[in-house]
Formats: sequence, C-alpha cells, structure tokens
Amino acid sequence: EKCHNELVRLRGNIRVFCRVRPVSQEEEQDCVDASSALSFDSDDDAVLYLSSKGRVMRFELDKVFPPPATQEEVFQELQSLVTSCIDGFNVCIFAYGQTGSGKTYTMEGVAHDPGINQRALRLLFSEVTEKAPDWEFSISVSVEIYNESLRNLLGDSVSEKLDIRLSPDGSGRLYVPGLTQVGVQSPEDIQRVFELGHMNRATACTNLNEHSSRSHALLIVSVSGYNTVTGSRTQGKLNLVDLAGSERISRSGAEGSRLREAQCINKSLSALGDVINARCRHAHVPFRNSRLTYLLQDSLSGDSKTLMMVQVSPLPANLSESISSLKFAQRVRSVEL
Ligand SMILES: Nc1ncnc2c1ncn2[C@@H]1O[C@H](COP(=O)(O)OP(=O)(O)OP(=O)(O)O)[C@@H](O)[C@H]1O
Repeated sequence: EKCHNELVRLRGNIRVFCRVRPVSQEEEQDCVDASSALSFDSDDDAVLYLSSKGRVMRFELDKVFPPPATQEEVFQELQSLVTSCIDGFNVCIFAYGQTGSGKTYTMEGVAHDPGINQRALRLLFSEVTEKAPDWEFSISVSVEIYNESLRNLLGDSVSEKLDIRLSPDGSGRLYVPGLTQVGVQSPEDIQRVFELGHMNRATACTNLNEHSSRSHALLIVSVSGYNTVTGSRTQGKLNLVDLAGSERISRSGAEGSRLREAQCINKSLSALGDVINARCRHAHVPFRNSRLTYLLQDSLSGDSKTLMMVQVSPLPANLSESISSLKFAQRVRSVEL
C-alpha cells in the first residue's frame, strides 16, 4: 500500500493512455486476419497484449481504448484534466504514434465527430462563460514545428520562421516574438481558429512540398482568471499536440530532405521521452534538447500535468512500429524506485 502510494505520488501528473484504431474497410478487404496480433483484457482496461512470432507481450498503461471506443468516450476520460487549466494548471496532451495510427483522428477528429481539440475548447469555453465576467479566455497560438523550426499557423505568412526567446523581463519565461494571438468570444471563433490553422498547415505542405505527418502541430490555449474581489489572477495553459509520425525510417533508405526530417523527428521525440522520464525521476530535465520540449518547458515542469495518448494501428504489418510505440509509452510511464 505504502509502495503503491509512493508510486502514485511519483508518477503523479503523468498519464499514459493507448488507443487502438479500427481496421478500415479497405484494409479489411485486403487482409483477412487484420486484428489477430492484438488482444485486450476484459477485466483490466489498462492492459494490452501483442503477439509476435508466437510470443505474447503484455503492456500495462493507465488506460487502453480498444477500436470501438468513441471520441466521446475518449474525451470523458480527459475532461477533468482539461478543466484543471482553469484552476491554473499547465496541461499537455500529446498524440504519439506512427503515421496512420490515428493521431489526427484523436486530436482533430472529423467534421461530424470532432476530436479532443474541439471538445476541449468547447468545454473550456462553456466553463469559463459560466464564470464570466470574472474570467477571460483566449486561444493564444497555433504553431507547427517542422525540422526544428517554428511556424505560426494563425498568421499571414506561414513560411516565416519564428524564434523562441527568453523574456526580457527577467522572469525566466520564454516567448515567441511575432506569434499571432487570437481571442475567443464565441464557439464560432473556435471554429474559425481551427479552420485557419488547418488551412495554413495544408498550404505550407503544398508550397513547401512537405507532408503534414512530418511536423508537430501545437494548439496552445491560455486561460486566465481574474478574481474581482481579491484582485488576484490565475493563469493556466492547455497544450494540445499532434506529434509527427514516430515511425523509424531506415538510414539506408532515406536520403537528403527525408533523412533530415527523420533525424529531426527522432531527436524531438526522444527529447520528449527524456524530459518526461527525467521528471518522474526528479533528475536534471533536458528541456533544451529540442524545440518541442523547449517551447513546452513551462508546461512540462513543476506542477504541470501530462497525458500521452499512444496511438496504435491494429494491422500485423505495423506490429513492429506498434511495439516500439508501446515501449515508448512504458518508458515515459516507468518510475524507478
Ligand atoms: N478511432 C477511429 N475511428 C475511425 N477511423 C479512424 C480512427 N482512427 C483513425 N481513423 C482513420 O484512420 C486513418 C488514419 O488516421 P490519421 O490520419 O488520424 O492517422 P495519423 O496518425 O494522424 O497519421 P499522419 O501522421 O499521417 O497524420 C484516417 O483515415 C482516419 O480517419
């Protein structure tokens, strides 16, 4: 019991979930035994089994969502995490996994069935509206990190590269000069922000001949509260991050720009793993090793809360990538006592 409590305290604010996407219709037509490599435990919704070459591997996480899980069910598990930013917490939600494993589906969703991003903003909006006029609510920024450079997704020129700087006020805080901040007064504003971000990301892809799965997409929401009686302010942040595809590109196969993309992704994903893991162990936290961890520094340290949603494809052909994603999940979750 004591040991368990200690574990909870240490792991504290880091949760790792896994979501297995369904087999699509086309995939079903192409391969007969599409989902045979994965199985779930009906008594324990935190466990996932993978079988490979006659061996069964058991992965334990905080929660596993099997293919039938709906967007609504997934969001229900995150609601309290999302609203904790109203109480002044800094929260990060990451979608991690190989290309095609369902990261964008989980974060953005589809028109008739939105994902975490929209649901979170709508929830925050309604909670904050209830508290009005003492509360302010703003979507700060939407950025993309590609090849270790930062881009503004809500501005006029997406191709302009931005810098992360130390605030001149001596507070030790970081800021990004030139980032567009958008205020949100209604749910329609939320919709507009998503559309603009989405469009700009697509434009960057076309103009610069890139694939969106090779970049990290971040939506950073700031919520600030002002207590008119005491005059005190609270400030929380919600960072919603659709990470670049985690698949390993073989060094021999990739050349030139592909290789550079792969190296940048690799570097930032392993930096992210290191940062979360170091936090668990109370070790030195290497924030500066990538743009991603540097930008999210204040939301990945101290009292902040992190949720890693590890996306897994059900296909046997993707098995080795699924194993590597789940190993990453276990690594960020593991605590050495
Ligand atoms: N839970 C789900 N239910 C129904 N369809 C899903 C689900 N998850 C993913 N899909 C579908 O599977 C396909 C791949 O998903 P998605 O594009 O989200 O993957 P991704 O990991 O974001 O890939 P990329 O890195 O290329 O952007 C999409 O057509 C998506 O609509």
